[in-house]
Amino acid sequence: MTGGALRCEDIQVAFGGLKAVAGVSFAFEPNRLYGLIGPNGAGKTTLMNALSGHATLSGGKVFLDDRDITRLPIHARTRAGLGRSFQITKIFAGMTVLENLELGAFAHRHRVQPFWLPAGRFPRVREDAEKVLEQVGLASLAHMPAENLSHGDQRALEVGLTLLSDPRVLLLDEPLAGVGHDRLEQAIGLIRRVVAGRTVLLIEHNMDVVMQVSDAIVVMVQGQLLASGSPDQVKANPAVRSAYLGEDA
Ligand SMILES: Nc1ncnc2c1ncn2[C@@H]1O[C@H](COP(=O)(O)OP(=O)(O)OP(=O)(O)O)[C@@H](O)[C@H]1O
Repeated sequence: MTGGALRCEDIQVAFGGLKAVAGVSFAFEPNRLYGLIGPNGAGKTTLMNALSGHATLSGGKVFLDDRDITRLPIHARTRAGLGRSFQITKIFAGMTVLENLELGAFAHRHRVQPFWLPAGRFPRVREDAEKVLEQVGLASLAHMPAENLSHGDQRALEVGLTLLSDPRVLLLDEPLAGVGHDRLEQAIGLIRRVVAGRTVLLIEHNMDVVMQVSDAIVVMVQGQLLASGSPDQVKANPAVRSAYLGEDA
Protein backbone atom coordinates (compact mmCIF):
# COMPACT_ATOMS: atom_id res chain seq x y z
CA MET A 1 0.00 0.00 0.00
CA THR A 2 1.10 3.57 -0.66
CA GLY A 3 -0.05 6.54 1.35
CA GLY A 4 -2.11 9.21 -0.34
CA ALA A 5 -1.24 12.82 -0.94
CA LEU A 6 -3.45 15.21 0.99
CA ARG A 7 -3.50 18.88 0.16
CA CYS A 8 -5.49 21.77 1.49
CA GLU A 9 -5.82 25.25 0.07
CA ASP A 10 -6.80 28.27 2.12
CA ILE A 11 -8.97 26.31 4.58
CA GLN A 12 -11.24 28.47 6.69
CA VAL A 13 -13.61 27.44 9.47
CA ALA A 14 -15.49 29.99 11.54
CA PHE A 15 -17.64 29.59 14.65
CA GLY A 16 -19.70 32.77 14.73
CA GLY A 17 -17.14 35.55 14.76
CA LEU A 18 -14.26 33.24 15.74
CA LYS A 19 -11.97 32.17 12.91
CA ALA A 20 -10.84 28.81 14.29
CA VAL A 21 -8.97 28.05 11.06
CA ALA A 22 -8.02 31.19 9.23
CA GLY A 23 -6.61 30.27 5.83
CA VAL A 24 -4.44 27.16 6.06
CA SER A 25 -2.71 25.78 2.96
CA PHE A 26 -0.44 22.76 3.12
CA ALA A 27 0.58 19.73 1.04
CA PHE A 28 1.03 16.51 3.01
CA GLU A 29 3.31 14.22 1.01
CA PRO A 30 2.64 10.49 0.73
CA ASN A 31 4.00 8.05 3.31
CA ARG A 32 5.11 10.66 5.80
CA LEU A 33 4.01 11.16 9.37
CA TYR A 34 3.23 14.79 10.18
CA GLY A 35 2.93 15.92 13.78
CA LEU A 36 0.43 18.78 14.13
CA ILE A 37 1.24 20.88 17.18
CA GLY A 38 0.24 24.22 18.65
CA PRO A 39 -1.14 25.71 21.85
CA ASN A 40 -4.63 24.91 23.14
CA GLY A 41 -7.28 26.45 20.91
CA ALA A 42 -4.87 26.90 17.97
CA GLY A 43 -7.32 25.15 15.63
CA LYS A 44 -5.65 21.74 15.26
CA THR A 45 -8.75 19.60 15.79
CA THR A 46 -10.85 21.99 13.69
CA LEU A 47 -8.35 21.71 10.82
CA MET A 48 -8.49 17.92 11.11
CA ASN A 49 -12.30 18.12 11.09
CA ALA A 50 -12.13 20.27 7.98
CA LEU A 51 -9.97 17.67 6.23
CA SER A 52 -12.17 14.73 7.27
CA GLY A 53 -15.49 16.44 6.51
CA HIS A 54 -16.57 16.88 10.13
CA ALA A 55 -16.45 20.69 9.96
CA THR A 56 -18.26 23.05 7.62
CA LEU A 57 -15.82 25.14 5.65
CA SER A 58 -16.38 28.83 5.16
CA GLY A 59 -13.70 28.74 2.49
CA GLY A 60 -10.98 26.64 0.91
CA LYS A 61 -10.50 23.25 -0.73
CA VAL A 62 -9.27 19.77 0.18
CA PHE A 63 -7.62 17.42 -2.33
CA LEU A 64 -6.83 13.73 -1.94
CA ASP A 65 -4.38 12.59 -4.62
CA ASP A 66 -5.35 15.65 -6.65
CA ARG A 67 -9.05 14.79 -6.48
CA ASP A 68 -11.13 17.63 -5.07
CA ILE A 69 -12.95 16.07 -2.08
CA THR A 70 -14.14 19.35 -0.56
CA ARG A 71 -17.79 18.56 -1.09
CA LEU A 72 -17.68 14.84 -0.37
CA PRO A 73 -19.56 13.70 2.75
CA ILE A 74 -17.65 11.87 5.49
CA HIS A 75 -18.45 8.32 4.35
CA ALA A 76 -17.40 9.11 0.79
CA ARG A 77 -14.07 10.47 2.07
CA THR A 78 -13.60 7.25 4.00
CA ARG A 79 -14.22 5.27 0.81
CA ALA A 80 -11.75 7.52 -1.00
CA GLY A 81 -9.08 6.47 1.52
CA LEU A 82 -9.25 9.01 4.32
CA GLY A 83 -9.51 7.65 7.90
CA ARG A 84 -10.01 9.64 11.10
CA SER A 85 -9.80 8.87 14.81
CA PHE A 86 -11.24 11.05 17.56
CA GLN A 87 -10.12 12.55 20.85
CA ILE A 88 -13.27 11.24 22.47
CA THR A 89 -13.53 7.54 21.97
CA LYS A 90 -16.41 6.25 19.86
CA ILE A 91 -16.38 2.64 20.99
CA PHE A 92 -19.45 0.85 22.33
CA ALA A 93 -18.72 0.20 26.00
CA GLY A 94 -21.11 -2.73 26.45
CA MET A 95 -19.74 -4.73 23.53
CA THR A 96 -16.58 -6.79 23.45
CA VAL A 97 -13.47 -5.64 21.65
CA LEU A 98 -14.11 -8.05 18.77
CA GLU A 99 -17.79 -7.08 18.52
CA ASN A 100 -16.82 -3.42 18.26
CA LEU A 101 -14.48 -4.22 15.39
CA GLU A 102 -17.06 -6.47 13.73
CA LEU A 103 -19.65 -3.73 13.91
CA GLY A 104 -17.19 -1.28 12.37
CA ALA A 105 -16.17 -3.79 9.71
CA PHE A 106 -19.79 -4.51 8.82
CA ALA A 107 -20.63 -0.81 8.64
CA HIS A 108 -17.66 -0.27 6.34
CA ARG A 109 -18.43 -3.18 4.01
CA HIS A 110 -22.20 -2.75 3.90
CA ARG A 111 -22.56 0.97 4.69
CA VAL A 112 -25.11 0.34 7.47
CA GLN A 113 -24.93 -0.47 11.17
CA PRO A 114 -26.19 -4.05 11.71
CA PHE A 115 -28.15 -3.59 14.90
CA TRP A 116 -30.47 -6.45 14.12
CA LEU A 117 -27.94 -9.29 13.96
CA PRO A 118 -24.43 -10.20 15.10
CA ALA A 119 -22.07 -8.71 12.53
CA GLY A 120 -19.50 -11.44 13.24
CA ARG A 121 -21.78 -14.00 11.57
CA PHE A 122 -20.45 -12.75 8.24
CA PRO A 123 -17.12 -14.48 7.53
CA ARG A 124 -15.50 -11.55 5.70
CA VAL A 125 -16.56 -9.14 8.42
CA ARG A 126 -15.08 -11.49 11.03
CA GLU A 127 -11.87 -11.73 8.95
CA ASP A 128 -11.55 -7.94 8.67
CA ALA A 129 -12.10 -7.56 12.41
CA GLU A 130 -9.61 -10.27 13.35
CA LYS A 131 -6.94 -8.84 11.08
CA VAL A 132 -7.20 -5.44 12.78
CA LEU A 133 -7.36 -7.10 16.20
CA GLU A 134 -3.89 -8.52 15.50
CA GLN A 135 -2.61 -5.25 14.04
CA VAL A 136 -3.44 -3.30 17.19
CA GLY A 137 -2.26 -6.03 19.55
CA LEU A 138 -5.63 -6.74 21.19
CA ALA A 139 -6.06 -10.38 20.15
CA SER A 140 -5.76 -11.66 23.73
CA LEU A 141 -8.50 -9.22 24.82
CA ALA A 142 -10.90 -9.99 21.94
CA HIS A 143 -13.74 -11.09 24.22
CA MET A 144 -13.32 -8.50 26.94
CA PRO A 145 -16.08 -5.87 27.23
CA ALA A 146 -14.61 -2.66 25.82
CA GLU A 147 -15.52 -0.77 28.99
CA ASN A 148 -13.07 -2.93 30.95
CA LEU A 149 -10.11 -2.01 28.75
CA SER A 150 -7.36 0.23 30.09
CA HIS A 151 -7.16 3.75 28.62
CA GLY A 152 -4.28 2.64 26.44
CA ASP A 153 -6.14 -0.36 25.09
CA GLN A 154 -9.26 1.75 24.42
CA ARG A 155 -7.05 4.07 22.37
CA ALA A 156 -5.66 1.06 20.50
CA LEU A 157 -9.22 -0.09 19.76
CA GLU A 158 -10.17 3.38 18.56
CA VAL A 159 -7.17 3.37 16.20
CA GLY A 160 -8.20 -0.14 15.11
CA LEU A 161 -11.66 1.12 14.15
CA THR A 162 -10.06 3.62 11.79
CA LEU A 163 -7.91 0.87 10.22
CA LEU A 164 -10.94 -1.18 9.13
CA SER A 165 -11.26 0.94 6.00
CA ASP A 166 -7.50 0.51 5.35
CA PRO A 167 -7.03 4.27 4.85
CA ARG A 168 -4.16 5.62 2.75
CA VAL A 169 -4.36 8.85 4.73
CA LEU A 170 -4.91 8.58 8.46
CA LEU A 171 -5.81 11.49 10.72
CA LEU A 172 -5.12 10.69 14.38
CA ASP A 173 -6.39 13.09 17.05
CA GLU A 174 -4.47 12.45 20.26
CA PRO A 175 -4.36 8.66 20.03
CA LEU A 176 -2.06 8.58 23.06
CA ALA A 177 -4.22 10.74 25.35
CA GLY A 178 -4.72 9.09 28.72
CA VAL A 179 -2.10 6.41 28.09
CA GLY A 180 -0.07 5.92 31.27
CA HIS A 181 3.71 6.45 31.28
CA ASP A 182 4.29 2.75 31.76
CA ARG A 183 2.39 1.98 28.53
CA LEU A 184 3.64 4.87 26.43
CA GLU A 185 6.45 3.00 24.66
CA GLN A 186 4.04 0.23 23.75
CA ALA A 187 1.49 2.75 22.45
CA ILE A 188 4.15 4.54 20.39
CA GLY A 189 5.18 1.16 18.96
CA LEU A 190 1.57 0.57 17.94
CA ILE A 191 1.36 3.93 16.16
CA ARG A 192 4.62 3.26 14.32
CA ARG A 193 3.36 -0.16 13.20
CA VAL A 194 -0.04 0.88 11.94
CA VAL A 195 1.14 3.97 10.07
CA ALA A 196 3.52 2.07 7.79
CA GLY A 197 2.54 2.69 4.16
CA ARG A 198 0.12 5.49 5.05
CA THR A 199 0.24 9.25 5.14
CA VAL A 200 -0.49 10.39 8.68
CA LEU A 201 -1.43 13.60 10.43
CA LEU A 202 -1.06 13.22 14.19
CA ILE A 203 -2.19 15.65 16.89
CA GLU A 204 -0.14 14.97 20.00
CA HIS A 205 0.53 17.22 22.99
CA ASN A 206 3.53 15.32 24.35
CA MET A 207 6.44 17.14 22.68
CA ASP A 208 8.97 14.34 23.27
CA VAL A 209 6.66 11.82 21.65
CA VAL A 210 5.65 13.95 18.68
CA MET A 211 9.25 14.95 17.93
CA GLN A 212 10.30 11.31 18.19
CA VAL A 213 7.71 9.80 15.84
CA SER A 214 7.17 12.53 13.22
CA ASP A 215 8.96 12.92 9.90
CA ALA A 216 7.81 16.53 9.82
CA ILE A 217 6.12 18.95 12.20
CA VAL A 218 3.42 21.48 11.33
CA VAL A 219 2.85 24.25 13.87
CA MET A 220 -0.47 26.10 14.19
CA VAL A 221 -1.07 29.24 16.20
CA GLN A 222 -4.35 31.19 16.23
CA GLY A 223 -5.85 29.36 13.30
CA GLN A 224 -2.85 29.76 11.03
CA LEU A 225 0.30 27.87 10.14
CA LEU A 226 3.28 29.34 11.92
CA ALA A 227 5.96 26.96 10.68
CA SER A 228 6.68 23.53 9.26
CA GLY A 229 9.79 21.42 8.81
CA SER A 230 11.76 18.58 10.32
CA PRO A 231 11.49 18.15 14.10
CA ASP A 232 14.96 19.69 14.51
CA GLN A 233 14.16 22.65 12.26
CA VAL A 234 10.94 23.36 14.12
CA LYS A 235 12.56 23.03 17.54
CA ALA A 236 15.21 25.52 16.47
CA ASN A 237 12.77 27.98 14.84
CA PRO A 238 12.81 31.25 16.86
CA ALA A 239 9.19 32.08 15.95
CA VAL A 240 8.03 28.71 17.24
CA ARG A 241 10.10 29.01 20.37
CA SER A 242 8.67 32.39 21.28
CA ALA A 243 5.08 31.92 20.13
CA TYR A 244 4.54 28.38 21.24
CA LEU A 245 7.25 26.84 23.34
CA GLY A 246 7.12 29.92 25.58
CA GLU A 247 10.77 30.82 25.24
CA ASP A 248 12.38 34.08 24.25
CA ALA A 249 13.69 33.95 20.70
N1 LIG B 1 -17.95 23.51 17.85
C1 LIG B 1 -17.39 24.65 18.21
N2 LIG B 1 -18.13 25.75 18.45
C2 LIG B 1 -17.56 26.93 18.80
N3 LIG B 1 -16.22 27.12 18.95
C3 LIG B 1 -15.44 26.05 18.73
C4 LIG B 1 -15.97 24.78 18.36
N4 LIG B 1 -14.92 23.91 18.21
C5 LIG B 1 -13.81 24.60 18.49
N5 LIG B 1 -14.12 25.89 18.79
C6 LIG B 1 -13.16 26.95 19.10
O1 LIG B 1 -12.27 27.02 18.00
C7 LIG B 1 -10.93 27.26 18.46
C8 LIG B 1 -10.04 26.13 17.97
O2 LIG B 1 -10.38 24.94 18.66
P1 LIG B 1 -9.69 23.55 18.36
O3 LIG B 1 -10.33 22.53 19.23
O4 LIG B 1 -9.65 23.30 16.92
O5 LIG B 1 -8.20 23.83 18.87
P2 LIG B 1 -7.04 22.80 19.19
O6 LIG B 1 -5.79 23.40 18.67
O7 LIG B 1 -7.39 21.45 18.69
O8 LIG B 1 -7.05 22.82 20.77
P3 LIG B 1 -6.67 21.70 21.87
O9 LIG B 1 -5.21 21.50 21.76
O10 LIG B 1 -7.07 22.36 23.15
O11 LIG B 1 -7.49 20.47 21.54
C9 LIG B 1 -11.02 27.37 19.98
O12 LIG B 1 -11.10 28.73 20.32
C10 LIG B 1 -12.28 26.62 20.30
O13 LIG B 1 -12.85 27.13 21.50
